[in-house]
Amino acid sequence: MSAAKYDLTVIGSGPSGQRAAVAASKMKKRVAVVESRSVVGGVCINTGTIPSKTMREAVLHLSGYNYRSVYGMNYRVKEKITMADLAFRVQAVIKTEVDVTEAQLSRNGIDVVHGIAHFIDPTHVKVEGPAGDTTLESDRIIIAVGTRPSTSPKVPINGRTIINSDQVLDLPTLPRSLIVVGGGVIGVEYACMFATLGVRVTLIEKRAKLLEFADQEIVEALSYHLRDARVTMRLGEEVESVEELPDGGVVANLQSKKKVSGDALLYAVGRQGAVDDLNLAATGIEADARGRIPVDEHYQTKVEHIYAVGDVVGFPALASVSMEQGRIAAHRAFDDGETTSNPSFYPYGIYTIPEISFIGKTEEQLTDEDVPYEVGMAYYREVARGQIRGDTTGRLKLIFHRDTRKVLGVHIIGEGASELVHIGQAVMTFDGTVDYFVDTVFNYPTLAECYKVAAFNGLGRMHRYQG
Ligand SMILES: Cc1cc2nc3c(=O)[nH]c(=O)nc-3n(C[C@H](O)[C@H](O)[C@H](O)COP(=O)(O)OP(=O)(O)OC[C@H]3O[C@@H](n4cnc5c(N)ncnc54)[C@H](O)[C@@H]3O)c2cc1C
Ligand SMILES: NC(=O)c1ccc[n+]([C@@H]2O[C@H](COP(=O)([O-])OP(=O)(O)OC[C@H]3O[C@@H](n4cnc5c(N)ncnc54)[C@H](O)[C@@H]3O)[C@@H](O)[C@H]2O)c1
Repeated sequence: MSAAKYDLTVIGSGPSGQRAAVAASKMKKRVAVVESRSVVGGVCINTGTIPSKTMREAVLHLSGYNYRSVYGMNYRVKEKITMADLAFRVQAVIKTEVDVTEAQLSRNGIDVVHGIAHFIDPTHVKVEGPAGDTTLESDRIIIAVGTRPSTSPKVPINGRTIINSDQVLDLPTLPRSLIVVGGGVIGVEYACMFATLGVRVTLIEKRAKLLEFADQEIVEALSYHLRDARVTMRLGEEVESVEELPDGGVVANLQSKKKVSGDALLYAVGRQGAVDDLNLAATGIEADARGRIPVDEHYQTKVEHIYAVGDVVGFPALASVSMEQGRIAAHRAFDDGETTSNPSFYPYGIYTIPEISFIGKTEEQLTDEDVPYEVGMAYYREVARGQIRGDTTGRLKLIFHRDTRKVLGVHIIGEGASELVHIGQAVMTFDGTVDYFVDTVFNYPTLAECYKVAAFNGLGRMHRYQG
Protein backbone atom coordinates (compact mmCIF):
# COMPACT_ATOMS: atom_id res chain seq x y z
CA MET A 1 0.00 0.00 0.00
CA SER A 2 1.36 3.47 -0.80
CA ALA A 3 1.35 5.72 2.24
CA ALA A 4 2.69 9.09 3.38
CA LYS A 5 5.27 8.42 6.11
CA TYR A 6 5.37 10.27 9.43
CA ASP A 7 7.20 9.89 12.76
CA LEU A 8 3.90 10.70 14.51
CA THR A 9 0.26 10.75 13.49
CA VAL A 10 -2.11 12.48 15.88
CA ILE A 11 -5.83 11.72 15.46
CA GLY A 12 -7.83 14.75 16.60
CA SER A 13 -6.91 18.45 16.75
CA GLY A 14 -8.47 19.41 20.11
CA PRO A 15 -6.25 20.69 22.95
CA SER A 16 -4.63 17.29 23.58
CA GLY A 17 -3.89 16.58 19.92
CA GLN A 18 -2.55 20.07 19.23
CA ARG A 19 -0.14 19.99 22.15
CA ALA A 20 1.06 16.50 21.30
CA ALA A 21 1.72 17.53 17.71
CA VAL A 22 3.57 20.73 18.62
CA ALA A 23 5.70 18.97 21.27
CA ALA A 24 6.73 16.29 18.75
CA SER A 25 7.49 18.88 16.10
CA LYS A 26 9.76 20.73 18.57
CA MET A 27 11.64 17.41 18.86
CA LYS A 28 12.20 17.64 15.08
CA LYS A 29 9.72 14.88 14.25
CA ARG A 30 7.61 14.75 11.11
CA VAL A 31 4.03 15.09 12.31
CA ALA A 32 0.53 14.79 10.78
CA VAL A 33 -2.71 15.75 12.55
CA VAL A 34 -5.92 14.19 11.24
CA GLU A 35 -9.12 16.13 11.90
CA SER A 36 -12.60 15.09 10.78
CA ARG A 37 -14.15 18.55 11.17
CA SER A 38 -13.52 21.21 8.55
CA VAL A 39 -11.68 23.29 11.18
CA VAL A 40 -9.15 22.48 13.89
CA GLY A 41 -9.64 23.01 17.64
CA GLY A 42 -11.99 20.19 18.63
CA VAL A 43 -14.87 20.36 21.07
CA CYS A 44 -12.86 22.87 23.08
CA ILE A 45 -12.86 25.66 20.50
CA ASN A 46 -15.87 24.79 18.38
CA THR A 47 -18.70 23.54 20.59
CA GLY A 48 -17.66 23.28 24.26
CA THR A 49 -15.29 25.38 26.33
CA ILE A 50 -14.89 28.48 24.17
CA PRO A 51 -18.55 28.94 23.11
CA SER A 52 -19.84 28.27 26.65
CA LYS A 53 -17.37 30.63 28.29
CA THR A 54 -18.02 33.35 25.71
CA MET A 55 -21.76 32.99 26.27
CA ARG A 56 -21.21 33.18 30.04
CA GLU A 57 -19.32 36.45 29.61
CA ALA A 58 -22.30 37.86 27.65
CA VAL A 59 -24.71 36.66 30.33
CA LEU A 60 -22.71 38.33 33.10
CA HIS A 61 -22.36 41.59 31.20
CA LEU A 62 -25.86 41.98 29.74
CA SER A 63 -27.71 40.85 32.85
CA GLY A 64 -25.66 43.24 34.99
CA TYR A 65 -25.14 40.35 37.44
CA ASN A 66 -21.76 41.52 38.73
CA TYR A 67 -23.05 44.95 39.64
CA ARG A 68 -26.50 44.13 41.02
CA SER A 69 -25.28 44.25 44.60
CA VAL A 70 -23.79 47.70 43.92
CA TYR A 71 -26.51 49.38 41.82
CA GLY A 72 -29.56 47.39 42.93
CA MET A 73 -31.34 44.16 41.93
CA ASN A 74 -32.94 45.81 38.88
CA TYR A 75 -29.63 46.88 37.35
CA ARG A 76 -29.42 45.61 33.72
CA VAL A 77 -27.25 46.52 30.75
CA LYS A 78 -29.97 45.28 28.38
CA GLU A 79 -33.62 44.74 29.24
CA LYS A 80 -34.75 42.06 26.76
CA ILE A 81 -31.82 39.71 26.20
CA THR A 82 -32.15 37.42 23.15
CA MET A 83 -30.27 34.30 22.04
CA ALA A 84 -28.76 36.45 19.27
CA ASP A 85 -27.28 38.77 21.94
CA LEU A 86 -25.72 35.79 23.68
CA ALA A 87 -24.30 34.35 20.45
CA PHE A 88 -23.05 37.73 19.19
CA ARG A 89 -19.37 37.32 20.18
CA VAL A 90 -19.17 33.54 19.94
CA GLN A 91 -18.39 33.11 16.24
CA ALA A 92 -15.75 35.86 16.35
CA VAL A 93 -13.96 34.27 19.31
CA ILE A 94 -14.16 30.79 17.74
CA LYS A 95 -12.73 32.11 14.47
CA THR A 96 -9.82 33.81 16.21
CA GLU A 97 -9.00 30.72 18.26
CA VAL A 98 -9.16 28.49 15.15
CA ASP A 99 -6.85 30.93 13.30
CA VAL A 100 -4.37 30.97 16.20
CA THR A 101 -4.32 27.15 16.30
CA GLU A 102 -3.94 26.78 12.53
CA ALA A 103 -1.08 29.28 12.53
CA GLN A 104 0.64 27.42 15.35
CA LEU A 105 0.37 24.08 13.56
CA SER A 106 1.62 25.47 10.26
CA ARG A 107 4.47 27.45 11.93
CA ASN A 108 5.66 24.17 13.38
CA GLY A 109 5.57 22.41 10.00
CA ILE A 110 2.72 20.07 10.99
CA ASP A 111 0.57 18.64 8.18
CA VAL A 112 -3.17 18.88 8.89
CA VAL A 113 -5.14 16.21 6.99
CA HIS A 114 -8.91 16.67 7.02
CA GLY A 115 -11.08 13.53 7.12
CA ILE A 116 -12.19 10.65 9.32
CA ALA A 117 -9.31 8.46 10.50
CA HIS A 118 -9.55 4.75 11.01
CA PHE A 119 -6.92 2.14 11.62
CA ILE A 120 -6.05 -0.32 8.86
CA ASP A 121 -3.47 -2.01 11.11
CA PRO A 122 -1.41 -0.83 14.12
CA THR A 123 0.86 1.43 12.02
CA HIS A 124 -1.43 2.54 9.17
CA VAL A 125 -4.31 4.99 9.36
CA LYS A 126 -6.70 5.57 6.48
CA VAL A 127 -8.20 9.05 6.24
CA GLU A 128 -11.47 9.44 4.37
CA GLY A 129 -11.55 13.10 3.46
CA PRO A 130 -13.51 15.47 1.26
CA ALA A 131 -10.73 15.31 -1.33
CA GLY A 132 -10.53 11.48 -1.33
CA ASP A 133 -8.76 8.85 0.77
CA THR A 134 -5.20 9.03 2.06
CA THR A 135 -3.15 6.48 3.96
CA LEU A 136 -0.65 7.54 6.62
CA GLU A 137 2.08 5.25 7.91
CA SER A 138 3.50 6.18 11.26
CA ASP A 139 6.05 4.95 13.84
CA ARG A 140 3.97 6.40 16.68
CA ILE A 141 0.27 7.27 16.88
CA ILE A 142 -1.53 9.41 19.45
CA ILE A 143 -5.30 9.03 19.69
CA ALA A 144 -6.83 12.36 20.73
CA VAL A 145 -10.40 11.99 19.45
CA GLY A 146 -12.24 13.43 22.46
CA THR A 147 -15.90 12.77 23.22
CA ARG A 148 -19.45 13.46 22.05
CA PRO A 149 -22.59 13.99 24.15
CA SER A 150 -24.17 10.78 25.51
CA THR A 151 -27.55 9.99 23.98
CA SER A 152 -30.57 7.91 24.96
CA PRO A 153 -33.19 6.37 22.66
CA LYS A 154 -35.76 7.72 25.13
CA VAL A 155 -34.62 11.32 24.75
CA PRO A 156 -35.48 12.61 21.25
CA ILE A 157 -32.96 15.43 20.75
CA ASN A 158 -34.47 17.78 18.15
CA GLY A 159 -32.07 20.73 18.34
CA ARG A 160 -34.92 23.18 19.12
CA THR A 161 -36.65 22.28 22.37
CA ILE A 162 -34.68 19.18 23.38
CA ILE A 163 -31.00 19.90 23.01
CA ASN A 164 -27.55 18.64 23.99
CA SER A 165 -24.68 20.88 25.07
CA ASP A 166 -23.44 21.30 21.45
CA GLN A 167 -26.75 22.97 20.54
CA VAL A 168 -27.31 25.56 23.28
CA LEU A 169 -26.51 28.52 21.08
CA ASP A 170 -28.85 27.20 18.38
CA LEU A 171 -31.91 27.65 20.61
CA PRO A 172 -34.24 29.81 18.48
CA THR A 173 -35.43 31.90 21.45
CA LEU A 174 -34.61 32.25 25.12
CA PRO A 175 -37.04 29.81 26.82
CA ARG A 176 -39.12 31.00 29.77
CA SER A 177 -38.42 27.73 31.56
CA LEU A 178 -35.65 25.18 31.07
CA ILE A 179 -35.18 21.65 32.39
CA VAL A 180 -31.51 20.69 32.78
CA VAL A 181 -30.92 16.95 33.04
CA GLY A 182 -27.56 16.17 34.69
CA GLY A 183 -25.93 18.02 37.57
CA GLY A 184 -22.36 17.55 36.30
CA VAL A 185 -20.18 20.50 35.31
CA ILE A 186 -21.97 21.12 32.00
CA GLY A 187 -25.47 20.98 33.52
CA VAL A 188 -24.62 23.21 36.46
CA GLU A 189 -22.75 25.79 34.35
CA TYR A 190 -25.64 26.18 31.90
CA ALA A 191 -28.24 26.10 34.71
CA CYS A 192 -26.44 29.10 36.26
CA MET A 193 -26.27 31.01 32.97
CA PHE A 194 -29.96 30.60 32.16
CA ALA A 195 -31.07 31.29 35.73
CA THR A 196 -29.03 34.52 35.74
CA LEU A 197 -31.03 35.57 32.65
CA GLY A 198 -34.25 35.07 34.59
CA VAL A 199 -35.18 31.69 33.02
CA ARG A 200 -36.96 29.36 35.48
CA VAL A 201 -34.58 26.40 35.64
CA THR A 202 -35.23 22.92 37.04
CA LEU A 203 -32.01 20.96 37.54
CA ILE A 204 -32.43 17.18 37.78
CA GLU A 205 -29.53 15.03 39.03
CA LYS A 206 -29.73 11.35 39.82
CA ARG A 207 -27.07 11.49 42.55
CA ALA A 208 -27.82 12.92 45.97
CA LYS A 209 -25.22 15.69 45.54
CA LEU A 210 -24.08 18.04 42.82
CA LEU A 211 -20.40 18.06 41.77
CA GLU A 212 -19.33 15.26 44.11
CA PHE A 213 -15.62 15.76 43.42
CA ALA A 214 -15.66 19.34 44.78
CA ASP A 215 -15.44 20.41 48.45
CA GLN A 216 -18.98 20.07 49.74
CA GLU A 217 -18.93 23.33 51.73
CA ILE A 218 -18.24 25.16 48.47
CA VAL A 219 -20.98 23.16 46.69
CA GLU A 220 -23.39 24.14 49.48
CA ALA A 221 -22.47 27.77 48.92
CA LEU A 222 -23.20 27.31 45.21
CA SER A 223 -26.54 25.66 46.02
CA TYR A 224 -27.47 28.77 48.00
CA HIS A 225 -26.83 30.90 44.90
CA LEU A 226 -28.78 28.47 42.68
CA ARG A 227 -31.80 28.67 44.99
CA ASP A 228 -31.46 32.44 45.16
CA ALA A 229 -31.65 32.48 41.35
CA ARG A 230 -34.91 30.47 41.66
CA VAL A 231 -33.41 27.20 40.38
CA THR A 232 -35.42 24.18 41.50
CA MET A 233 -33.06 21.34 42.33
CA ARG A 234 -34.32 17.80 42.12
CA LEU A 235 -31.48 15.71 43.50
CA GLY A 236 -31.63 11.92 43.73
CA GLU A 237 -34.06 11.86 40.78
CA GLU A 238 -33.38 10.09 37.49
CA VAL A 239 -34.88 11.11 34.15
CA GLU A 240 -36.16 8.04 32.35
CA SER A 241 -37.58 9.56 29.19
CA VAL A 242 -38.44 12.88 27.58
CA GLU A 243 -41.41 13.78 25.37
CA GLU A 244 -42.37 16.71 23.19
CA LEU A 245 -45.78 18.17 24.02
CA PRO A 246 -48.31 19.14 21.33
CA ASP A 247 -48.13 22.80 22.48
CA GLY A 248 -44.37 22.86 21.75
CA GLY A 249 -43.21 22.34 25.34
CA VAL A 250 -41.42 19.31 26.77
CA VAL A 251 -41.91 16.95 29.68
CA ALA A 252 -39.31 14.88 31.53
CA ASN A 253 -40.59 11.64 33.02
CA LEU A 254 -38.73 10.74 36.19
CA GLN A 255 -38.13 7.22 37.47
CA SER A 256 -40.07 8.23 40.60
CA LYS A 257 -43.12 8.69 38.30
CA LYS A 258 -43.03 12.49 38.67
CA LYS A 259 -43.24 14.68 35.61
CA VAL A 260 -41.40 17.96 35.09
CA SER A 261 -42.46 20.24 32.26
CA GLY A 262 -40.80 23.22 30.63
CA ASP A 263 -40.36 25.17 27.40
CA ALA A 264 -37.04 23.45 26.62
CA LEU A 265 -34.75 20.74 27.96
CA LEU A 266 -30.95 20.45 28.00
CA TYR A 267 -29.73 16.85 28.17
CA ALA A 268 -26.27 16.84 29.78
CA VAL A 269 -25.77 13.42 31.34
CA GLY A 270 -22.12 12.92 30.41
CA ARG A 271 -20.05 12.25 27.33
CA GLN A 272 -18.97 9.21 25.35
CA GLY A 273 -15.48 8.61 23.85
CA ALA A 274 -15.52 9.27 20.07
CA VAL A 275 -14.00 5.89 19.17
CA ASP A 276 -16.68 4.47 16.87
CA ASP A 277 -14.99 5.46 13.60
CA LEU A 278 -11.49 4.40 14.62
CA ASN A 279 -11.73 0.65 13.96
CA LEU A 280 -9.71 0.03 17.15
CA ALA A 281 -10.11 -3.72 16.54
CA ALA A 282 -7.32 -3.43 13.93
CA THR A 283 -4.92 -2.46 16.75
CA GLY A 284 -6.02 -4.85 19.52
CA ILE A 285 -7.00 -1.88 21.76
CA GLU A 286 -10.45 -2.07 23.37
CA ALA A 287 -12.44 0.88 24.67
CA ASP A 288 -14.83 0.46 27.63
CA ALA A 289 -18.62 0.86 27.49
CA ARG A 290 -18.26 4.69 27.69
CA GLY A 291 -15.76 4.71 24.82
CA ARG A 292 -12.79 5.37 27.11
CA ILE A 293 -9.39 3.97 26.12
CA PRO A 294 -7.34 2.45 28.97
CA VAL A 295 -3.82 3.93 29.34
CA ASP A 296 -0.98 3.86 31.89
CA GLU A 297 0.35 6.92 33.74
CA HIS A 298 2.30 7.95 30.60
CA TYR A 299 -0.82 7.66 28.41
CA GLN A 300 0.53 4.56 26.66
CA THR A 301 -2.10 2.04 25.56
CA LYS A 302 -1.50 -1.68 25.63
CA VAL A 303 0.05 -1.32 22.16
CA GLU A 304 3.53 0.09 22.76
CA HIS A 305 3.66 2.72 20.01
CA ILE A 306 0.04 3.93 20.41
CA TYR A 307 -0.89 6.52 23.04
CA ALA A 308 -4.27 8.04 23.96
CA VAL A 309 -4.80 11.45 25.57
CA GLY A 310 -7.49 13.97 26.47
CA ASP A 311 -11.16 13.30 27.11
CA VAL A 312 -11.03 9.88 25.44
CA VAL A 313 -9.06 8.56 28.45
CA GLY A 314 -11.69 9.80 30.95
CA PHE A 315 -11.51 11.91 34.15
CA PRO A 316 -10.92 14.80 34.61
CA ALA A 317 -11.76 15.62 30.96
CA LEU A 318 -10.60 19.22 31.05
CA ALA A 319 -9.06 21.24 28.24
CA SER A 320 -6.22 22.30 30.54
CA VAL A 321 -5.33 18.74 31.56
CA SER A 322 -5.83 17.41 28.01
CA MET A 323 -3.11 19.79 26.76
CA GLU A 324 -0.70 18.51 29.39
CA GLN A 325 -1.50 14.87 28.61
CA GLY A 326 -0.74 15.53 24.93
CA ARG A 327 2.62 17.06 25.79
CA ILE A 328 3.56 14.22 28.14
CA ALA A 329 2.55 11.52 25.64
CA ALA A 330 4.61 13.11 22.86
CA HIS A 331 7.73 13.25 25.05
CA ARG A 332 7.21 9.68 26.21
CA ALA A 333 6.58 8.45 22.66
CA PHE A 334 9.99 9.70 21.60
CA ASP A 335 11.70 8.71 24.83
CA ASP A 336 12.76 12.23 25.48
CA GLY A 337 12.13 11.87 29.24
CA GLU A 338 11.78 15.64 29.62
CA THR A 339 8.42 16.00 31.32
CA THR A 340 7.80 16.36 35.00
CA SER A 341 4.13 16.83 35.69
CA ASN A 342 2.24 16.19 38.89
CA PRO A 343 -1.50 15.55 38.52
CA SER A 344 -2.06 16.40 42.19
CA PHE A 345 -1.33 20.01 41.31
CA TYR A 346 -3.78 20.23 38.40
CA PRO A 347 -6.43 22.86 39.19
CA TYR A 348 -10.16 22.69 38.50
CA GLY A 349 -12.14 25.69 37.24
CA ILE A 350 -15.93 25.45 37.19
CA TYR A 351 -17.57 28.43 35.52
CA THR A 352 -20.77 28.49 37.48
CA ILE A 353 -22.18 31.84 38.61
CA PRO A 354 -20.37 32.55 40.88
CA GLU A 355 -17.38 30.58 39.70
CA ILE A 356 -15.65 27.84 41.65
CA SER A 357 -12.02 26.83 41.51
CA PHE A 358 -9.92 24.49 43.56
CA ILE A 359 -6.68 22.58 43.83
CA GLY A 360 -5.50 19.80 46.13
CA LYS A 361 -7.56 17.83 48.60
CA THR A 362 -11.08 18.48 49.83
CA GLU A 363 -12.03 18.30 53.51
CA GLU A 364 -13.95 15.08 52.74
CA GLN A 365 -10.85 13.41 51.23
CA LEU A 366 -8.58 14.46 54.12
CA THR A 367 -11.09 13.20 56.66
CA ASP A 368 -11.24 9.82 54.86
CA GLU A 369 -7.45 9.67 54.84
CA ASP A 370 -7.14 10.57 58.58
CA VAL A 371 -4.91 13.56 57.81
CA PRO A 372 -4.79 16.14 60.64
CA TYR A 373 -5.70 19.42 58.95
CA GLU A 374 -6.85 22.91 59.83
CA VAL A 375 -9.03 25.24 57.78
CA GLY A 376 -8.65 28.98 57.35
CA MET A 377 -11.56 30.85 55.78
CA ALA A 378 -11.66 34.34 54.29
CA TYR A 379 -14.83 35.98 53.00
CA TYR A 380 -14.50 38.44 50.13
CA ARG A 381 -16.50 40.92 52.24
CA GLU A 382 -13.56 41.04 54.70
CA VAL A 383 -11.21 42.55 52.11
CA ALA A 384 -11.57 45.98 50.58
CA ARG A 385 -11.65 44.71 46.98
CA GLY A 386 -14.65 42.50 47.81
CA GLN A 387 -16.54 45.58 49.04
CA ILE A 388 -15.49 47.70 46.06
CA ARG A 389 -16.57 44.99 43.59
CA GLY A 390 -19.72 44.23 45.50
CA ASP A 391 -18.95 40.51 45.77
CA THR A 392 -19.68 39.98 49.43
CA THR A 393 -20.58 36.28 49.24
CA GLY A 394 -17.29 34.98 47.78
CA ARG A 395 -15.01 32.99 50.04
CA LEU A 396 -11.58 31.38 49.99
CA LYS A 397 -10.87 28.31 52.03
CA LEU A 398 -7.30 27.30 52.78
CA ILE A 399 -6.59 23.82 54.11
CA PHE A 400 -3.20 23.05 55.68
CA HIS A 401 -1.55 20.25 57.65
CA ARG A 402 -1.69 20.86 61.41
CA ASP A 403 1.84 19.53 62.03
CA THR A 404 3.87 20.38 58.91
CA ARG A 405 1.74 23.48 58.05
CA LYS A 406 2.00 22.46 54.35
CA VAL A 407 -0.83 23.76 52.18
CA LEU A 408 -3.05 20.79 51.23
CA GLY A 409 -5.89 22.46 49.37
CA VAL A 410 -7.39 25.76 48.23
CA HIS A 411 -11.13 26.03 47.47
CA ILE A 412 -12.67 29.25 46.22
CA ILE A 413 -16.14 30.39 45.21
CA GLY A 414 -16.61 33.92 43.94
CA GLU A 415 -15.47 36.29 41.26
CA GLY A 416 -12.01 35.58 39.88
CA ALA A 417 -11.78 32.18 41.61
CA SER A 418 -10.25 30.47 38.58
CA GLU A 419 -7.43 33.05 38.45
CA LEU A 420 -6.91 33.36 42.23
CA VAL A 421 -6.40 29.61 42.64
CA HIS A 422 -3.06 29.80 40.84
CA ILE A 423 -1.46 31.59 43.80
CA GLY A 424 -2.28 28.60 45.98
CA GLN A 425 -1.15 26.29 43.19
CA ALA A 426 2.32 27.91 43.07
CA VAL A 427 2.72 27.64 46.84
CA MET A 428 1.65 23.99 46.83
CA THR A 429 3.89 23.12 43.88
CA PHE A 430 6.89 24.57 45.72
CA ASP A 431 5.91 22.61 48.84
CA GLY A 432 5.06 25.82 50.72
CA THR A 433 3.42 26.27 54.10
CA VAL A 434 0.63 28.49 55.36
CA ASP A 435 3.35 30.82 56.69
CA TYR A 436 4.04 31.99 53.13
CA PHE A 437 0.73 33.85 53.16
CA VAL A 438 1.38 35.41 56.57
CA ASP A 439 4.82 36.69 55.52
CA THR A 440 3.87 37.92 52.04
CA VAL A 441 2.68 41.41 51.14
CA PHE A 442 -0.18 41.40 48.61
CA ASN A 443 -1.27 44.37 46.51
CA TYR A 444 -4.02 46.40 48.16
CA PRO A 445 -6.91 46.36 47.49
CA THR A 446 -7.04 42.90 45.85
CA LEU A 447 -8.98 39.68 46.28
CA ALA A 448 -5.60 37.94 46.68
CA GLU A 449 -5.50 39.40 50.18
CA CYS A 450 -8.01 36.67 51.05
CA TYR A 451 -5.07 34.27 51.22
CA LYS A 452 -3.56 36.28 54.07
CA VAL A 453 -6.87 36.61 55.91
CA ALA A 454 -7.50 32.86 55.54
CA ALA A 455 -4.00 32.04 56.78
CA PHE A 456 -4.45 34.18 59.91
CA ASN A 457 -7.89 32.69 60.44
CA GLY A 458 -6.60 29.11 60.17
CA LEU A 459 -3.56 29.68 62.37
CA GLY A 460 -5.79 31.44 64.91
CA ARG A 461 -8.07 28.41 65.10
CA MET A 462 -5.11 26.07 65.44
CA HIS A 463 -3.53 28.07 68.26
CA ARG A 464 -6.87 28.27 70.06
CA TYR A 465 -7.05 24.47 70.20
CA GLN A 466 -3.41 24.28 71.27
CA GLY A 467 -4.18 26.69 74.12
C1 LIG B 1 -19.95 22.56 27.13
C2 LIG B 1 -18.53 22.27 27.55
C3 LIG B 1 -17.84 23.18 28.31
C4 LIG B 1 -16.53 22.92 28.70
N1 LIG B 1 -15.87 23.84 29.48
C5 LIG B 1 -14.60 23.60 29.87
C6 LIG B 1 -13.89 24.57 30.63
O1 LIG B 1 -14.42 25.63 30.96
N2 LIG B 1 -12.62 24.31 30.99
C7 LIG B 1 -11.99 23.14 30.63
O2 LIG B 1 -10.81 22.95 30.98
N3 LIG B 1 -12.64 22.21 29.89
C8 LIG B 1 -13.93 22.41 29.52
N4 LIG B 1 -14.59 21.48 28.76
C9 LIG B 1 -13.90 20.25 28.42
C10 LIG B 1 -12.96 20.43 27.20
O3 LIG B 1 -13.67 20.96 26.10
C11 LIG B 1 -12.35 19.10 26.84
O4 LIG B 1 -11.66 18.61 27.98
C12 LIG B 1 -11.37 19.20 25.69
O5 LIG B 1 -11.97 19.73 24.53
C13 LIG B 1 -10.81 17.81 25.37
O6 LIG B 1 -9.85 17.91 24.39
P1 LIG B 1 -9.47 16.68 23.49
O7 LIG B 1 -8.23 17.08 22.76
O8 LIG B 1 -9.41 15.43 24.27
O9 LIG B 1 -10.66 16.46 22.47
P2 LIG B 1 -11.69 17.37 21.66
O10 LIG B 1 -11.58 18.80 21.99
O11 LIG B 1 -12.99 16.69 21.84
O12 LIG B 1 -11.20 17.19 20.15
C14 LIG B 1 -11.19 15.95 19.52
C15 LIG B 1 -11.15 16.14 18.01
O13 LIG B 1 -10.96 14.87 17.39
C16 LIG B 1 -11.72 14.85 16.19
N5 LIG B 1 -11.99 13.44 15.84
C17 LIG B 1 -12.75 12.54 16.52
N6 LIG B 1 -12.73 11.33 15.90
C18 LIG B 1 -11.95 11.48 14.80
C19 LIG B 1 -11.54 10.60 13.76
N7 LIG B 1 -11.91 9.31 13.73
N8 LIG B 1 -10.76 11.10 12.79
C20 LIG B 1 -10.36 12.40 12.80
N9 LIG B 1 -10.70 13.27 13.77
C21 LIG B 1 -11.48 12.82 14.77
C22 LIG B 1 -13.00 15.60 16.55
O14 LIG B 1 -13.62 16.11 15.37
C23 LIG B 1 -12.44 16.72 17.43
O15 LIG B 1 -12.17 17.88 16.68
C24 LIG B 1 -15.91 21.71 28.33
C25 LIG B 1 -16.59 20.79 27.53
C26 LIG B 1 -17.90 21.05 27.14
C27 LIG B 1 -18.62 20.05 26.29
N1 LIG C 1 -15.40 24.09 33.64
C1 LIG C 1 -15.02 22.91 33.21
O1 LIG C 1 -13.93 22.50 33.45
C2 LIG C 1 -15.95 22.06 32.41
C3 LIG C 1 -17.14 22.58 31.95
C4 LIG C 1 -18.01 21.75 31.25
C5 LIG C 1 -17.65 20.44 31.00
N2 LIG C 1 -16.47 19.95 31.43
C6 LIG C 1 -16.14 18.53 31.21
O2 LIG C 1 -17.08 17.89 30.36
C7 LIG C 1 -17.34 16.58 30.84
C8 LIG C 1 -18.79 16.20 30.65
O3 LIG C 1 -19.63 16.96 31.51
P1 LIG C 1 -21.10 16.49 31.89
O4 LIG C 1 -21.62 17.47 32.89
O5 LIG C 1 -21.92 16.21 30.68
O6 LIG C 1 -20.87 15.06 32.49
P2 LIG C 1 -20.71 14.48 33.96
O7 LIG C 1 -20.51 13.02 33.78
O8 LIG C 1 -19.74 15.25 34.73
O9 LIG C 1 -22.15 14.73 34.65
C9 LIG C 1 -23.32 14.12 34.20
C10 LIG C 1 -24.30 14.06 35.37
O10 LIG C 1 -25.54 13.60 34.91
C11 LIG C 1 -26.10 12.73 35.87
N3 LIG C 1 -27.05 11.86 35.20
C12 LIG C 1 -26.78 10.85 34.32
N4 LIG C 1 -27.92 10.32 33.85
C13 LIG C 1 -28.96 10.98 34.44
C14 LIG C 1 -30.37 10.89 34.34
N5 LIG C 1 -30.96 10.01 33.52
N6 LIG C 1 -31.13 11.72 35.10
C15 LIG C 1 -30.54 12.63 35.91
N7 LIG C 1 -29.20 12.76 36.04
C16 LIG C 1 -28.41 11.97 35.30
C17 LIG C 1 -24.90 12.01 36.46
O11 LIG C 1 -25.17 11.49 37.75
C18 LIG C 1 -23.84 13.11 36.48
O12 LIG C 1 -23.78 13.80 37.69
C19 LIG C 1 -16.94 16.53 32.30
O13 LIG C 1 -16.06 15.45 32.48
C20 LIG C 1 -16.27 17.84 32.57
O14 LIG C 1 -14.98 17.70 33.14
C21 LIG C 1 -15.63 20.74 32.15
